[in-house]
Amino acid sequence: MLRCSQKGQKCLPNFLTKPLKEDLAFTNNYQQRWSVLKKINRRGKSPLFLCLGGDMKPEIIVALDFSDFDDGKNIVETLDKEITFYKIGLEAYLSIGEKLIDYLVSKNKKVFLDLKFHDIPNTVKKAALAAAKKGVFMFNLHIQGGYDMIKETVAAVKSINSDVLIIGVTLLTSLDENYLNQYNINFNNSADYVLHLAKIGREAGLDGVVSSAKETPLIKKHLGEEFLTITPGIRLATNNIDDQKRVVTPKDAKKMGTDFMVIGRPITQSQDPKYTVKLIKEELNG
Ligand SMILES: O=c1ccn([C@@H]2O[C@H](COP(=O)(O)O)[C@@H](O)[C@H]2O)c(=O)[nH]1
Repeated sequence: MLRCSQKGQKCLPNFLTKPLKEDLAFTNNYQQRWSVLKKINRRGKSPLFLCLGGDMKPEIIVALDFSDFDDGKNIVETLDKEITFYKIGLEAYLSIGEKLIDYLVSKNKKVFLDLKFHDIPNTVKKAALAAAKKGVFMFNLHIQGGYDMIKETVAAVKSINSDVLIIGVTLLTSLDENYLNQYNINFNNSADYVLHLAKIGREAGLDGVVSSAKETPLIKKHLGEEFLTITPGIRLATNNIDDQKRVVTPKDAKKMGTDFMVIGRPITQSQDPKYTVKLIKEELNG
């Protein structure tokens, strides 16, 4: 049973021992929170692995899709205390590399390394081991890379760092049913295909999946609250959807119960990124 959740208060399972409660209540260090919650989970007790606090979900991860270090740094400085989580994807990693990760870690920010590994098991395992040593809190791979690829990677990485979260990409949010038809993938709709991939990912030991927030309720229903959903394709009603197809507003993503919203251009390309984050937070709290 959970003692949830007046707005602004943390929600804590009431079976927690006092020291664990104190750890959870008084730390804003997410890595520590995960460590504590994982301990509970290992004892098979946690019904809500990521119930970090009713006031905290969903967290915003800002996608730093830049090729220039200073552009990324400016956003991080502008958003300062507003944002803890940042995503480094292919563009930033290949153009800027370690420098941006090191900068974020030095600022106590949490880094999601979004390189979407997809290769044979041995190659992905080795790449993932390298990723897990970079101080990132989360990285990802494509579930379509296969069960063995995922399972071997999870086993290798968790044996050196059990805290790093390993997440599987399901169907990219830039795709929809047209892709399933074009590639002759025999599912009626995106949600069923996403759930199918998520089930394979969970079975192979992943901590969660990347999907659209549209699929979050289905994933949580079948795979449990503790299985994380990381959801890009977030757009305010006034935003251009760009190349995204399965889009959801921040307000709806919260309603769907998503854990993390990944937001790039609506924040980083806006006239006033700090004001846009304020608008998103107002929408979440409204
Ligand atoms: O299915 C996916 C997986 C990853 N992404 C990444 O998220 C951001 C979204 O950026 P926006 O500017 O908010 O569209 C981007 O870095 C993608 O590589 C995704 O969109 N969909």
